[in-house]
Amino acid sequence: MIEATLCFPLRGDDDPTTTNESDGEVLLIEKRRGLGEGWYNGPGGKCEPGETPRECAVRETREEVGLEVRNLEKAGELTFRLDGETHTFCHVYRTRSFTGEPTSSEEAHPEWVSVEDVPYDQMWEDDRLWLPGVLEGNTAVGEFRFEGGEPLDEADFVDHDLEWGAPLETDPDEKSAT
Ligand SMILES: Nc1[nH]c(=O)nc2c1ncn2[C@H]1C[C@H](O)[C@@H](COP(=O)(O)OP(=O)(O)OP(=O)(O)O)O1
Repeated sequence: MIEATLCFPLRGDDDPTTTNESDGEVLLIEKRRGLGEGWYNGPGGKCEPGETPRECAVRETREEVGLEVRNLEKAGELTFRLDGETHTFCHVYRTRSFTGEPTSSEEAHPEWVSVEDVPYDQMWEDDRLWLPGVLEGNTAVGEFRFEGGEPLDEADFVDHDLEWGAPLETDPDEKSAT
């Protein structure tokens, strides 16, 4: 089982509860290699041994797009199952605190996109189910089931369970107020 992270930096429209048309933006990456290559997603990746998920999200965001993110808010816990077995457990974060300018790396090409205009047709099929709520400030706990064998990004998405609003624990090992 892989433990992984996704991080969604947000800017503009500080009040996600407003019903007015939003001018908020989210930083997505076009993934250049690895799982989900060619699709859009948040920066993120696999946790390294001894690393907390938050530390992983901060590191992956730095490595992939050169942004230094802080004050990550836990926004989701997603289980991706392949042929009946847990393939990846993914911790999802969002943040409005960061420094630096997003820059392309070998792994990712970053792009600010309007939260109203997220390219769900060029993303993992499950993203359209949980990402809109996460970008609105809600928390998502879900299980997404795929079938058809490895690799996960070529398997068929078959069904899911999704719960909203669950309180998500903060990282007990958190040291550096990231
Ligand atoms: N169904 C799914 N929906 C989604 O939105 N993201 C998914 C997903 N399944 C996996 N991911 C994400 C989580 C994590 O950020 C990433 C893991 O992909 P990889 O294993 O290719 O990691 P990386 O390309 O970052 O590799 P490393 O740099 O070696 O960690 O894919």
